[in-house]
Amino acid sequence: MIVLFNCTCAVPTTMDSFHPVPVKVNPDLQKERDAALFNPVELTYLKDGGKDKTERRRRCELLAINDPDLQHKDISFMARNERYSNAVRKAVIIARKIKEHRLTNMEEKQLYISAATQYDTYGFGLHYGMFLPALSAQCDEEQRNYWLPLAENLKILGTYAQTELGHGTFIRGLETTAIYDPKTEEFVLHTPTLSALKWWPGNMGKTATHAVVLAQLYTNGKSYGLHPFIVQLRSLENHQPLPGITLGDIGPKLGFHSFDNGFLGFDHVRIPRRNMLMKYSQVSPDGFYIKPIHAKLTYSTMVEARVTLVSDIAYSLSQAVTIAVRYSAVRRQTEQIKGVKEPQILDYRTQQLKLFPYLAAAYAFTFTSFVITGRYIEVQNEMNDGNMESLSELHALSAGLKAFTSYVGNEGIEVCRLSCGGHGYSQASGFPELYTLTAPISTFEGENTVMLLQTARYLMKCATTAKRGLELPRFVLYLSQRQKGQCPARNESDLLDHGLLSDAFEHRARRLVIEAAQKMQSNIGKGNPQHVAWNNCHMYLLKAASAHCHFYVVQTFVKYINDTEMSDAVRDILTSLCQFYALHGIWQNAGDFLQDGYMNGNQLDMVQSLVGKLLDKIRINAVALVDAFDFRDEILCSKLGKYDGNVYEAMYEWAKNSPLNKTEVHDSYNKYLRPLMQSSKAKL
Ligand SMILES: CCCCCCCC/C=C\CCCCCCCCCCC/C=C/C(=O)SCCNC(=O)CCNC(=O)[C@H](O)C(C)(C)COP(=O)(O)OP(=O)(O)OC[C@H]1O[C@@H](n2cnc3c(N)ncnc32)[C@H](O)[C@@H]1OP(=O)(O)O
Ligand SMILES: Cc1cc2nc3c(=O)[nH]c(=O)nc-3n(C[C@H](O)[C@H](O)[C@H](O)COP(=O)(O)OP(=O)(O)OC[C@H]3O[C@@H](n4cnc5c(N)ncnc54)[C@H](O)[C@@H]3O)c2cc1C
Repeated sequence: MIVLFNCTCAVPTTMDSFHPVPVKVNPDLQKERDAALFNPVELTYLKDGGKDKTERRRRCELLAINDPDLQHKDISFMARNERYSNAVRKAVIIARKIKEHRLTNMEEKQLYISAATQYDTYGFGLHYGMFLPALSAQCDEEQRNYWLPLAENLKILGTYAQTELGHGTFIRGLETTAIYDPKTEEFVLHTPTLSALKWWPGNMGKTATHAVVLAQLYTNGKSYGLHPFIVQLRSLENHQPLPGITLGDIGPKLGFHSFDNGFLGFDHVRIPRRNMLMKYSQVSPDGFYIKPIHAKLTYSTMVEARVTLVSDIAYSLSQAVTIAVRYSAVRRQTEQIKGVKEPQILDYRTQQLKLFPYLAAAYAFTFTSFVITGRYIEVQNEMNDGNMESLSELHALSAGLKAFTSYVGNEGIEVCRLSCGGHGYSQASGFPELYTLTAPISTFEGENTVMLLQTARYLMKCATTAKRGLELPRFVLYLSQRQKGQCPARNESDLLDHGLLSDAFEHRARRLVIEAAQKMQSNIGKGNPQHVAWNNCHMYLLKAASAHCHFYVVQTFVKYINDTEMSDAVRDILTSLCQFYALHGIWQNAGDFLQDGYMNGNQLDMVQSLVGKLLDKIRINAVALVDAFDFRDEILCSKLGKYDGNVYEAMYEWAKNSPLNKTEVHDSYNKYLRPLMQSSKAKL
């Protein structure tokens, strides 16, 4: 092998470092680590919830990474069929190993799975991600006792079949019918039109044996709307689709290549009455319908999934910035002074401006995911006691945050890719897979615009409640407070105050929510029906919901720093990161803060100047900040983001494995090129 890059710096090891000690580490990266003003491992412990949790996570990851049964060639070099097969093979091994290693706790199982699948999709993703949660949430006790052991022990493999070819967002408009037949005590499932074919459900194309199917319930000639049913799709003997069921894979997509998203049609398929999931609503043997205590309980699986997606997007964005920051420390470009080494690209202000907002957002979203997960558990406990009061709040919060964080996350991953220049476009960078895995989060589990409009709908109601002087839930309490006049900042140091920054976002959110409510009122006042007024006001509503989420994230970041014990060094860097997140947000949305005179041009100048100054503070700590995410190379799957920074060697080694390099002369030479070139009359 040609040695294109060489250096001999040794990596200092500490008890806390878990990265295997490389023979050599890129000196630029080492210099960054030496210069950092805090110990990244302290931040790792904080993020994981304590040293013992970090150690447990690392143990789980190593169990998967070191397992010879879970090894395979790089998925970049696999065709789709091979990828699907490999994902299923690994899913089966993972299930066995989780038992062997006695990983009983859910968090450990998830850690193990994510290390074992690396950056590919998990072959039983829908089974564990939606099918089991749907069964858990929607089965009554007797049904749970029957179905859960089958699903948990993988005697059946499931998916969640809701979306249809013609309808995804508007689920009240789904066409699949489940008509109750009291004579046989069965439901008849049917796909009445082409547009009613179930379309998209993951693992349905080739893997699943069962599905939780969402269908319109009819009994005694009346329609009762969407309800969940468990339906067997394939034989448990030979995996053939059962009579009356049409199944298939929907074909290649932008990404998710190892996933068999599928289509499904029913031709008058009969299922027993008790296959309707009956925790909340029931149909009696004679066809009598009992309605649920809350109309939207059927949607609860989606709420849970949206909460989880906030953590997922924080995780993916953290991976993207890890790759881009490390690479930017190693990559040198464009001689500035003749004869002097080209600078690290991380030194360019423009590069910092690309990466640091997303580095800050990755931390902000991580802390936000802790809070929303905690709130989800609280509300779930209330609901288990029959109290549905907070369901609307949870829906508004999870829908909005899923949309807000995934917009920023997807954009951030793409900016990180661009910041790595040409190499960012190579599969070796890890970006193509990371991007295409994360991109659909803006679409699935509720398309982002639609989700923000759901949050806006809730905020409009809260604005009316506030106007009437009635009580509001904690997370929207600010809507009942009076606007605070102008931003009081007189100098730059005032603008670094966390309270002042949070107040600025609060002011903006309140103003935009109230403004949207007023626009709605005046639209309705002009005689427009509600839906027309709503459409006319979309741009105000979207902005209001987004500003509300932005405020929520800033406030959460501030509160996390205030309420959490940490060393001075870590507090100092998180404080800078939080200031940067907020100030950069103001700078990017300057119009909103100027529009009503809350801030003036002079204050905006100071904001911009501080954004520049904070770049320096983050610059010194940037590599340590991404090291603190603590991604092993085997999990990051990026030649650009390697812990040792030996990027060029890794890329060269990787490229040599390309299937096109198997032979020196490709078949196509003899087939096509040679005849073309030798037929030419011209002689050399
Ligand atoms: C041995 C091994 C062991 C291993 C163990 C392993 C454990 C591992 C665990 C996990 C591994 C996981 C790996 C996962 C890998 C996953 C890979 C990829 C997954 C991708 C999956 C994607 C799935 C999907 O996309 S499923 C389909 C999702 N579809 C949607 O989200 C549709 C969006 N549309 C809607 O939600 C609705 O239609 C709507 C909200 C837009 C409108 O609804 P509508 O009924 O029309 O309501 P509307 O009239 O607007 O409003 C009426 C009132 O209802 C309120 N409301 C609406 N929704 C809700 C709700 N959800 N909850 C509460 N309230 C709601 C609304 O606000 C209105 O209220 P108001 O008071 O009347 O104003
Ligand atoms: C990778 C992937 C995996 C998936 N997995 C599953 C699965 O396992 N199970 C499952 O059931 N489904 C699954 N889905 C489907 C997914 O849930 C839907 O695609 C999603 O809910 C969006 O719905 P849609 O496709 O109907 O989008 P549309 O609603 O058609 O959106 C198209 C455009 O219309 C706009 N729009 C729609 N309605 C409104 C409105 N009311 N107001 C303003 N604008 C509007 C949207 O903002 C968007 O710009 C998956 C999708 C993908 C991409």
